[in-house]
Amino acid sequence: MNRLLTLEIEKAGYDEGMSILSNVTFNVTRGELVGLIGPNGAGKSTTIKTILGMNEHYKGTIHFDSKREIAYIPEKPVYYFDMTLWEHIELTAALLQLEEKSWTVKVKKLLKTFELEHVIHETPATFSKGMQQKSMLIFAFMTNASLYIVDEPFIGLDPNATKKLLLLLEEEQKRGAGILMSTHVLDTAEKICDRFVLLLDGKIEATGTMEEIQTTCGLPNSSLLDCFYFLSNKEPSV
Ligand SMILES: Nc1ncnc2c1ncn2[C@@H]1O[C@H](COP(=O)(O)OP(=O)(O)OP(=O)(O)O)[C@@H](O)[C@H]1O
Repeated sequence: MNRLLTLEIEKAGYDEGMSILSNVTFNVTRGELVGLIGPNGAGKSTTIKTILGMNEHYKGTIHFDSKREIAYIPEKPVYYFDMTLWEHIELTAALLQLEEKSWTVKVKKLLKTFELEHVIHETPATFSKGMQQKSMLIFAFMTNASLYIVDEPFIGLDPNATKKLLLLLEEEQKRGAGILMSTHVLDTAEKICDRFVLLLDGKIEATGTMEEIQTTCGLPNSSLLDCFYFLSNKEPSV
């Protein structure tokens, strides 16, 4: 079924108690964009960290497809302070042993898309927030990964860059890549995600397509924001 990620977290947390996530189970298949949403503190980042192997305190299974080509775009850009943008790009290519012919073409296109051609010999540490975010997008998308894990990608991007990112995500999906995206920008998520996983207090409160989420909430034709508001404010069932 072309599954790129199959996640079955029984429980996870930051110590032996593993009390943050409970029964978080979902998958991402080829060509699919899955939105991971939920209020502050719901467990989205914990889920992502656990998937990425950055959290050892979990019980359950995490399966990737055989290629294991994963690119992670963190919410906060991370750089080496004394390296230029171009040196970061070259380092990424070298570490991942990317084929030169294909990465150079893609990087050229990405630098043009995100209007960073004029600063390739400058260090990202001196860039604006949006330029830093765009650089992270370039490092990720130049890899032609089969699975992208993207943590809140829209913050800091101007409307042009946001639109370009949306087009890029679409292009990557058409290529067959799967995307797991955590975001609070629900009007955009509603438009672009194929499915949603809505976390609340470390558990999956609702999951499925927009229509399935609406059905779960008993709110046909409502927006994702309305469904989110309903689910996160309803009285807990006893
Ligand atoms: N390093 C940590 N050590 C201990 N507890 C943590 C740590 N990081 C997060 N938590 C706790 O785990 C819970 C889930 O946090 P997490 O960062 O996964 O939420 P989130 O859904 O990503 O929130 P946000 O939308 O605010 O980014 C919170 O109660 C938080 O306090």
